[in-house]
Amino acid sequence: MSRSPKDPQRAEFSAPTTDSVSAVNGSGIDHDLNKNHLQRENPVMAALAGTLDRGRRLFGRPNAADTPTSAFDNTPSDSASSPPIPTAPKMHFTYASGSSPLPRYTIRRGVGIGGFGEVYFAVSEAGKEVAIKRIQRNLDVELRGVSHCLNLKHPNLVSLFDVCRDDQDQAWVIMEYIAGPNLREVLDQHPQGLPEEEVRRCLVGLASGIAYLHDSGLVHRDLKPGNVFDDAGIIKIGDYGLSKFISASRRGGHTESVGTFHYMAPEVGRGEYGREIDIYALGVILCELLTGRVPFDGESSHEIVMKHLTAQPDLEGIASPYREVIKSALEKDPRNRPQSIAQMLKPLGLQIDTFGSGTPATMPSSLGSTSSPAESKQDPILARLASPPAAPGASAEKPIREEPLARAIRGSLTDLARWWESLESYPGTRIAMMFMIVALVVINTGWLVPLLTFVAIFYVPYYIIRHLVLGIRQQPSYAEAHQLAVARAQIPRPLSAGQWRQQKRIELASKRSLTRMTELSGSWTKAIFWTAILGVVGTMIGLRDADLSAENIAPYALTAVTIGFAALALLGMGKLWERGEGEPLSRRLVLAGVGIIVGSFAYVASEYLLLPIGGTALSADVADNLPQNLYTNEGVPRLAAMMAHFALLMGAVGWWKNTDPLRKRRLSVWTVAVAVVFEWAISLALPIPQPWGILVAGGIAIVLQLASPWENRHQEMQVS
Ligand SMILES: Nc1ncnc2c1ncn2[C@@H]1O[C@H](COP(=O)(O)OP(=O)(O)OP(=O)(O)O)[C@@H](O)[C@H]1O
Repeated sequence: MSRSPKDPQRAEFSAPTTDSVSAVNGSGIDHDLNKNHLQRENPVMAALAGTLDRGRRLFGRPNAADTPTSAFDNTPSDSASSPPIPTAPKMHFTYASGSSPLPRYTIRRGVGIGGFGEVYFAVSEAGKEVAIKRIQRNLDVELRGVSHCLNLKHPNLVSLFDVCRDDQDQAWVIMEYIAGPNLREVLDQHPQGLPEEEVRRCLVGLASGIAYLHDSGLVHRDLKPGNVFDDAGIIKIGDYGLSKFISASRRGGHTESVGTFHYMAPEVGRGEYGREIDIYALGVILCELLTGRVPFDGESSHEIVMKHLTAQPDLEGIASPYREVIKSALEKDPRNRPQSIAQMLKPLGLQIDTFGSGTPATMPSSLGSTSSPAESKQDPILARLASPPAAPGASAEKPIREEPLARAIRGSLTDLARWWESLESYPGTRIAMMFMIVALVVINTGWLVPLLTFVAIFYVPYYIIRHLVLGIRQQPSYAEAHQLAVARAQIPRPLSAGQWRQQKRIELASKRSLTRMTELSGSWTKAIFWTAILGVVGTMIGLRDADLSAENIAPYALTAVTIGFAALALLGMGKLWERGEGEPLSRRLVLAGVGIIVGSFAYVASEYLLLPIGGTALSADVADNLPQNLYTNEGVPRLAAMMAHFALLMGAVGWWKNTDPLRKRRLSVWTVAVAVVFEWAISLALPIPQPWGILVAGGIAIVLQLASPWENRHQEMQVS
């Protein structure tokens, strides 16, 4: 096993002894003294110091008593027929070439010795080349749940074939043999780091594998370059899942830490093992890939741990946006880190594959956000529920992949945002650019608005149909639904607010399309009912001292019709989106398209009802300053102005939150107020008659909430 000599932790593992207490801190200082000192200063450090003790004992080589008599050096014995292996320091393995400690497998040679045990290159009776890993005798292997790991399938994960016991009841992991080097070896040969292209290649592979693990409810816990292989150009992550089923002495009560100190997140010392620890480790690895050095290094393990807990990483010389990505991944507080791998890599514009299909795809944001890592780590069953594995027999509820056009737009906007941020060093540039952009948009409204209308008219129906079709294709089978129900029953009660939301979201996602359509038609009926009620009440209040003539009623009718039309459209979109928390930017883009349609509808309806909209509402001085291509000389908004206004209103307000069955309250006054304030603010730039606009915005928010289904968490909790 090759480890960098500059690393005290690695040095310890490569030359393990059973009694070298002071070797852990590398400084010769008595370890217990150090631990007492740390305990006074920092309880977390003390916990980690205790971990060092246990880790040293656990990672130590088996005692002589454990070791069978035949031992051999790591010299390739039959290299003619076997894949090449990198040269490694001389190591003493328990089993010799040609021996068969495990029925049906013959050992060819030792590959390396790690914290869990020895790894051998072996062949099966039928000639299948595999790597077999002997789990050290002092580690209890919990075989329950192993099948979950064994059935994971992803091109960026080293395949696990089986876990067996030999006749001495010793556990062995049988896995895919990787002939290529691990990243530790690659990095040792590149002390200045790898070229950017290489870094990105490694990162995509790593991120895809980890995201898939997370989506399958697993946290790797031991990410480090030594566990990542380059298999003829394909990055493969190994050692995943081991920490999950090696129990008792290794991780009893979550008090033992796993992992290598350079890559270990600060909260590991507190026994926290959420996804964020993998995100942290990925940040460290990214830094090392780029620069050849880890962000927190030191003379001793204690120094490294202390830096993880307190120091800011030195990211000098790392270019943007890598610097920002690493910085956020290395936040001390896990809640401040990106909450998913996709979120972490977003600024880099990398595409990752989380489906195990081998086809790169953008990480679906819905999954990343449906399950809060903080909750997943408290409740592994819930984590699994949130992201069921794609393994055979397992529930295969997958998120709908992001629509390609929305993805392209989101990518371009991300690039634009990055460029925008890069302007900060030139004061005033942003303001000047802002004016230019606004001027360009206003000057070009003549052709921009028809173009956007054209796109919206085709895109919105396409988007809806695509979602419906993909949604139908992804209906869970009866067996999958049953499996979900059984797993759900195992979740301890009462659920926290987050857990409840997570569980409900899964139920919403697994709903059948017919149920969804039935619910939608119910919501539409209610929306029409509530719109009519609001219309009547509004008219009665507004016309309490006036004649109920058609001319007077017409503006109220127009308000109600616009509210009703917008509510129907938004309820439809909300139904499509209720299955996940969603990607706000793409939702806003789609809603802007809906807004164009609503604006056109309101304009056409006003013409049809012979009510020149705003003819009396916009004051003369406002009308004078309005662009001619958007407003008439009298200040009446033209079609383009109505489209643009409603596009902004729909895109700016998170309307899907009004229709989300998991919203906090059935009817939130705050949400209504937000819609009204946005309408008012938009009206400052692109006026429409007021209070007509405000009534429409507020009315839509009220009708949406009253018409959408609502899950009352508190009531449900009381019942259960
Ligand atoms: N599937 C595999 N194919 C080829 N080599 C492997 C495979 N798995 C592990 N190795 C090699 O075997 C050696 C020991 O690996 P192992 O995973 O046991 O230890 P480690 O990762 O170095 O430490 P730890 O177990 O503490 O994480 C390493 O050099 C590793 O590169």
